[in-house]
Amino acid sequence: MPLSGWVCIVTGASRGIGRGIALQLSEAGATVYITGRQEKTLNQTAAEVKARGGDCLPVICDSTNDKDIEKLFERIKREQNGRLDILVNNAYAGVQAIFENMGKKFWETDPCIWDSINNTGLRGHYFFSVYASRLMVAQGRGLIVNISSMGGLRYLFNVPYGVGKAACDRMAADMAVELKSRGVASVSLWPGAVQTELITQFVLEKDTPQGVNSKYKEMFERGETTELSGRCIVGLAKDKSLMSLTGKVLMTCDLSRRYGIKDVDGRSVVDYTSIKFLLTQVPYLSWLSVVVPSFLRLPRFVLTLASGRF
Ligand SMILES: NC(=O)c1ccc[n+]([C@@H]2O[C@H](COP(=O)([O-])OP(=O)(O)OC[C@H]3O[C@@H](n4cnc5c(N)ncnc54)[C@H](O)[C@@H]3O)[C@@H](O)[C@H]2O)c1
Repeated sequence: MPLSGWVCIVTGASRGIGRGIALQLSEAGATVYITGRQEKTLNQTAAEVKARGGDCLPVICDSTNDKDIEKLFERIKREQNGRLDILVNNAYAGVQAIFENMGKKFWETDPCIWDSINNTGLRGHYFFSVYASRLMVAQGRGLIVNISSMGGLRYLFNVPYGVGKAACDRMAADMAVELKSRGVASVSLWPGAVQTELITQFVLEKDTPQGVNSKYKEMFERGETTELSGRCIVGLAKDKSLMSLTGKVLMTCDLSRRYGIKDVDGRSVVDYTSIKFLLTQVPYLSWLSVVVPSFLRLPRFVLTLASGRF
């Protein structure tokens, strides 16, 4: 039980990636506070954790409600003597809005989509990080993980989506500057395409998903389970070189390789930075992928250049 005795928070754990992370952290022995807005679905995750022998405390806590967040941390201070080892900022309220507005330009879309995407998934993460850091700095250790995505690098889906993801990455990097000397690590985690319940509903179960081209659909068909990110976070939490990674964007495909992790269903993880994979995405060049060895990967500085900012 690598995380036995550890105390963790996973926000937005009633479904999707948050639920998968909660399952993996508790399976590793941690006590996990899981947040969400609806008692029924939160309790379903808690029941699943308990059925696997884990320990998890469901807490109704809306990430857009500052008082709810403050109350959760007061509770943890009381119940755990101020101990908090891992915060996973995962809650997200934008998936439905993204799919319902797919293909529209930003000026054609109700501007309130900004709030759906970024109030929970960015502002909420900042509030959680402030309160978590107060506990972690006091104990001189801890790990904060922002769940972000490749949309932080360059345009994906819509404008508020990419802005939110770039801000999550930057938040992790800038918090790391202030937290490093206090022994607390802060990183951004990019899962690949993940087969969540909503992705199944909006993409995988549709013959021609609205605004989603066949390449996206293919990507999700080969996607990760919701638990792979959790496995990667367990590996990261026990990594002796954790502080050398603080402030960075980490990808589940890289962490899986670093820790020798397979997905929970036994599949190997798609490596989005391997030249072999990238060639399959380029029409007329995909045949080359057959002859290119899978260990050849894009150097990370090329990814920085791909952001096209300068
Ligand atoms: N699904 C993918 O393929 C994928 C890939 C890469 C990154 N991501 C990122 O992972 C994160 C989670 O995405 P997901 O696909 O699991 O989303 P999801 O919609 O399936 O799950 C989001 C969770 O957050 C909860 N939530 C929503 N609003 C909340 C609020 N106000 N307070 C508390 N909880 C709230 C929901 O109830 C749900 O449990 C997002 O940042 C997303 O961009 C997803």
